[in-house]
Amino acid sequence: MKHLRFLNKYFYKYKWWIIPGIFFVVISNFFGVIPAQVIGHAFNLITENIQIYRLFNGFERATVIYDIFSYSLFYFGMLVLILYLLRGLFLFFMRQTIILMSRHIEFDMKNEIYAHYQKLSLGFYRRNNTGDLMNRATEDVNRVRMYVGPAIMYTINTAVLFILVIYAMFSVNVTLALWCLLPLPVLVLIIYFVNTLINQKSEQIQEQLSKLSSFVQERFSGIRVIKSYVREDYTKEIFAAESQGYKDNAMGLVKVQALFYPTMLLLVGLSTILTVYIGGIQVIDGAITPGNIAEFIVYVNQLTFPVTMLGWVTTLIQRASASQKRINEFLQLKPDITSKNTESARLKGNIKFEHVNFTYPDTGIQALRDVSFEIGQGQFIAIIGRTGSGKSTLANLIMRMYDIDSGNITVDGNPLKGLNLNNYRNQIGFVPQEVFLFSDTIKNNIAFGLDQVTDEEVSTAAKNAAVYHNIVDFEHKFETMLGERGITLSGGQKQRVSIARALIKEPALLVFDDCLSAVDTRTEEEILRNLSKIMKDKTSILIAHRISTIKNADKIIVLDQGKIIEQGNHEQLLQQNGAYAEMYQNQLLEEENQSL
Ligand SMILES: Nc1ncnc2c1ncn2[C@@H]1O[C@H](COP(=O)(O)OP(=O)(O)OP(=O)(O)O)[C@@H](O)[C@H]1O
Repeated sequence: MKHLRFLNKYFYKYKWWIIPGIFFVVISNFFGVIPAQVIGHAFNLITENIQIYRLFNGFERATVIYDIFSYSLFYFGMLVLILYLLRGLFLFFMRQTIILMSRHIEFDMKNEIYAHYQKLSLGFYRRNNTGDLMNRATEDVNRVRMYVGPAIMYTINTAVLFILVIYAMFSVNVTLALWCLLPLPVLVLIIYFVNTLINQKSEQIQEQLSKLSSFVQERFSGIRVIKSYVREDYTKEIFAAESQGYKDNAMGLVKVQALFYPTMLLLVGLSTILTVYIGGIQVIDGAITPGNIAEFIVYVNQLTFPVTMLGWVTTLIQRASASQKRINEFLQLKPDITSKNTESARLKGNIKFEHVNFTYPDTGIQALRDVSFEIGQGQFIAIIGRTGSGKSTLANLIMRMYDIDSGNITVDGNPLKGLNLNNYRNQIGFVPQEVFLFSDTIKNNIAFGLDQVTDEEVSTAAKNAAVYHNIVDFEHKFETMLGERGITLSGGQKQRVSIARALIKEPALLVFDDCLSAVDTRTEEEILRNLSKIMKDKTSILIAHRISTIKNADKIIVLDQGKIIEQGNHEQLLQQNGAYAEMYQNQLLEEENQSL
């Protein structure tokens, strides 16, 4: 329960929803209890008047008595109707305040969680899977909403109704009240136990369902592999086995529910029988009127629904508490990468690494060891090395996606850690190795980094990334939808769209992480020619595997197992006759073999 304390700030914020809400609950229950008394009076009226009517049976007076009798009955009927209408009206207001407040809280919470997630660093996203993150922002928030809305509303409602009904019962007749209420504690206990059982079963079903949907999602994403290996029947069997588990659990739940409702009705019936029996004795004794029995029957039935709700509400609160605990775990996480600086500075593009060591915090893999190099403003720098040598890690550190273990990284003479991070990243055009395009139009994907862009800017960026002709060949050109709702681009087209996304920002520093790997050599040359014009006097860092891509670089850094083993320009490195020269020779041989 202590986890739910987090929500108090929202209750305070929406106090002008919850206070009137409580008021409406009280009023609506008030109008819910009075009709029982009116029905009691009406009942007495019937019993008394029927006797009088029978006395005058056959006399002229009988019609007069009949008229008065029907008029009074009509009057009571109308009164009950009006009271129930008023109850309905206040129930409407109650929902309009409390349930509406819960929707406001849900909205605020989702926004708070989303905004917080975005602040957390890459390491956080590696440690937690996307499904879990999504669940906390959707399913868990939904469960908490059930607490701030329905659970609170029904708790207040039940409490108020109980007080009013029990007061009304005891003020009529203590003995009858006690007998009537006797089965209720048993009902509460049964409901509590059955609810816990239903809850456990529902959780199991929920788990099974999410397993089933992850299975389906994964298999449909990999449908190409399934088809090419002709594994449809095999996959179908696994699906059927998973489905069977879900079906068994669901049937178990149906059984519990099927037993629950008759038991509940039995106990309510018992209460009614007790009311009639004990009430009858009290009437004979002259302690109460027959109308009181009718009144009590209405009370008993009025209490049934809130009592049933009590079990449900307990479950809601337990679930909300568990969900809020999960939400709090993430909300209390502090972002690893923070920057307090708010000054905006123009990025010149001087970058210096001094004895930098870096270990990935979650895996403990030391990706960079004692790395030192310097990039001058306006230089074209290339990073090359075998797979896993630490090239992408270097790019990530320049972007300050992670902080280093030891050493120094300075940008334009200032420590990277002290810079205004948003301002710094805003001036960099970064193209990651794993291209990611959103399910949106090509235009919006290219314009992603900017708030406002013109069509001309988008076209120019596409031309510079050598993807313009591909785009205009599509039927909807720049308005073509990508991703699940649209077309699928080829690997090379995707890379070039993401290059256009970086170029449209007119960045002061460009970081390309092996993003020309799926582009043919001619297109690559075209992009590099464009880059040399656009990035004139600006720094560019290119990570590549092909030496042809980088041989014109001012400086080439060769990495191996997280260490810089060579650095210099193409000619200098060839002269050194080391790893770079060997790589060059191998690639030349490969090209010759291909041309044969
Ligand atoms: N996010 C990460 N968390 C933990 N370890 C990582 C992460 N990214 C990379 N590594 C590890 O760090 C080392 C360097 O990886 P990195 O991606 O920098 O190599 P790379 O030179 O870019 O390789 P490639 O050319 O294949 O892209 C590898 O051993 C890799 O397993």
